[in-house]
Amino acid sequence: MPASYAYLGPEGTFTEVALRTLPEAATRELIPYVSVQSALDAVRAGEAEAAFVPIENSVEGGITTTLDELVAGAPLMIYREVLLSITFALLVRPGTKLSDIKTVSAHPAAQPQVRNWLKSNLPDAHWESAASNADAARLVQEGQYDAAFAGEFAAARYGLQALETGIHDAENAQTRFVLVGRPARPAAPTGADKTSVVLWQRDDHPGGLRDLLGEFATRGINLMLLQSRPTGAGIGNYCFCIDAEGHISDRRVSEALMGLKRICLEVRFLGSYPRAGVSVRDVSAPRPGTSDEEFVSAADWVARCQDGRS
Ligand SMILES: O=C(O)C(=O)Cc1ccccc1
Repeated sequence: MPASYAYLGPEGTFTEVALRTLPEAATRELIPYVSVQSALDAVRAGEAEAAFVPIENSVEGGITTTLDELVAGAPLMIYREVLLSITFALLVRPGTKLSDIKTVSAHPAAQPQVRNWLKSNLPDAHWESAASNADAARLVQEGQYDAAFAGEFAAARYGLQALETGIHDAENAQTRFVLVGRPARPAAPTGADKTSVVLWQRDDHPGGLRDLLGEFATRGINLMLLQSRPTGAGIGNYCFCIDAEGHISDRRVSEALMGLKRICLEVRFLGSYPRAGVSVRDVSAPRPGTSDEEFVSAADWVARCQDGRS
């Protein structure tokens, strides 16, 4: 197994900064890839042990290229997540003034975080999407665009200067990144975990989504992400990406997954992994009737009834 992690590059992305906060990254070779797809394909092909990619931001929601890659193709699993607070710098070639800027570039997920700033400061600038914010900086260095929204730290790497820093339409904007590998046994529960799944409904019927969500609700499981993605099979055809609180080894979570497996056309397990920035102290106790002990004693009671020992 190659001891390398692929990540959304090139060098100088927020993704790289977030990846370097993981202790295990220090012992791996970190290899930049030009896109989320190519980083994940490197894992599927066995060229990299895992890939680190953005998956969600607090302003715009899910990063759809990442979700779509996890939903389709050879199965992958999430092993870790990292949250990073993001503000942008406007990077330009040295000497460029605000009035010189006709084209600006960044990753599409950056646009909703800088839209108001652009409207107030560069209302006539033309937006060009790039494969990542650092790639936009690289393209500014090459002269293809006039300015890039990227991390201030990317300026030195691409010989650029920050004309403005601290750009963020929304206070406390955070981006969530995940470390994705080939399917294997999930890490042991920490007590502050999250479980990700993708669900495909068996048939379209009134209350179909409520039925899926009911499997979590009746077991006292809180949801942290619900994003529908088109299946590609026609208008109105969606699958649901869900993050739920807890670990697959928690009885309430495994029972909910069994319930979903029975009623869904397909369930893809995307992993159980520690929640970033949350410690066991911050996690509320299971709702009454949903602890492991209560599930075990209820199962024992049924077994006794079946044996005539109730
Ligand atoms: O990591 C980067 O620099 C990216 O291009 C992905 C991204 C996009 C928007 C906010 C944070 C990360």
